[in-house]
Amino acid sequence: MSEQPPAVEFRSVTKVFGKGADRHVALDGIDLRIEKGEIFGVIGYSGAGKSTLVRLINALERPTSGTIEVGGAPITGTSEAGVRRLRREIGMVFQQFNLFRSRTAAGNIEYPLKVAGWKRAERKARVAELLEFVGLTDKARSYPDQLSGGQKQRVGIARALATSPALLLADESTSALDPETTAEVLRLLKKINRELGVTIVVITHEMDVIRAVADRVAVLAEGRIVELSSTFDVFANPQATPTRSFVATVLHDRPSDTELARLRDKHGGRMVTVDIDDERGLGAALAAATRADVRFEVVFGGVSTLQDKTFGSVTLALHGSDDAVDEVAAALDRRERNSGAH
Ligand SMILES: Nc1ncnc2c1ncn2[C@@H]1O[C@H](COP(=O)(O)OP(=O)(O)OP(=O)(O)O)[C@@H](O)[C@H]1O
Repeated sequence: MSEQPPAVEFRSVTKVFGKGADRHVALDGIDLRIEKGEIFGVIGYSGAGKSTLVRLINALERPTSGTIEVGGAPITGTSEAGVRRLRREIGMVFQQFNLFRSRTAAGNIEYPLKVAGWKRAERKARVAELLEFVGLTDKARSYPDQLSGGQKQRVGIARALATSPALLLADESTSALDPETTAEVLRLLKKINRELGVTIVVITHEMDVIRAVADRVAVLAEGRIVELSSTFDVFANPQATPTRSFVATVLHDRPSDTELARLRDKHGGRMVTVDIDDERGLGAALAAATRADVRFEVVFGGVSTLQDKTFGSVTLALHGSDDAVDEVAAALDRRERNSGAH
């Protein structure tokens, strides 16, 4: 049996804008494989190259060097007709919805079907099905100005799905929405992935969005992928500096340097931060501390669950003789890759 081609594959892709003094490398040597059926997150700060990456996938931009394949077919060097075929396989969801204000919800969803040459009766049936899928049957005749932000985005998503694309690109699709509406739209993206088998690429600068939907995530910084891993690993064990900053915006289980100084003043003793996970028992290490006559206070911490697994960390103040504290701190340190004595 031949291996399934990935949904998207980038090989050594570089994108340079401008020339001479205006030359700017927006993407620099990107190797990326997004599998069919996954929700893949791309996170980065403003200017990291996220939109450029999306525009390369749907051939709105061409790479300066390297190759890109979508669904196993090369898109670099394809004809205009080839690009049009490719775009039919890709749905786009935008931050600002991009709906026609002069068309109803149903009219907006119908538009790509008209462009694709569908017959009227088939269009009507498909629009009804899509409205039901996104929970907006009762808003079919409403105009965008009569809809809330979340409803507008659901129309945008239904429109993107109209011609049954295999791949959906969601570029900052929730950035204009409040947290509750964001959660609702993200639930819809998950439903599309699970029920329709659509591969979804979610572009965002918000780690909460990644946490809520992504199976895997690539962290983009200054045009390079600095980390690529399962969402759980990125949260539980972030490696690159930008990844750590993103994770810190969502998880507050580790004290900042200022908090640590305050805790040290307040509690005294030796501060140690230890990771918690399902496999390794913190309890055993602490029982050993008690046996060594080292007293501990839990002074900071937090535990989270993600993809049904538990992770987090606690910061302890250890009190006892220097030798015993050294030994316990070292034992705690050995337990975990990430723990640190401060
Ligand atoms: N058409 C263009 N011409 C020149 N420079 C560009 C062009 N498009 C993007 N860039 C530059 O490439 C870099 C990456 O831009 P890109 O829009 O991909 O980043 P981003 O991560 O999507 O940022 P944001 O979240 O602000 O949209 C930026 O420095 C940007 O100024």
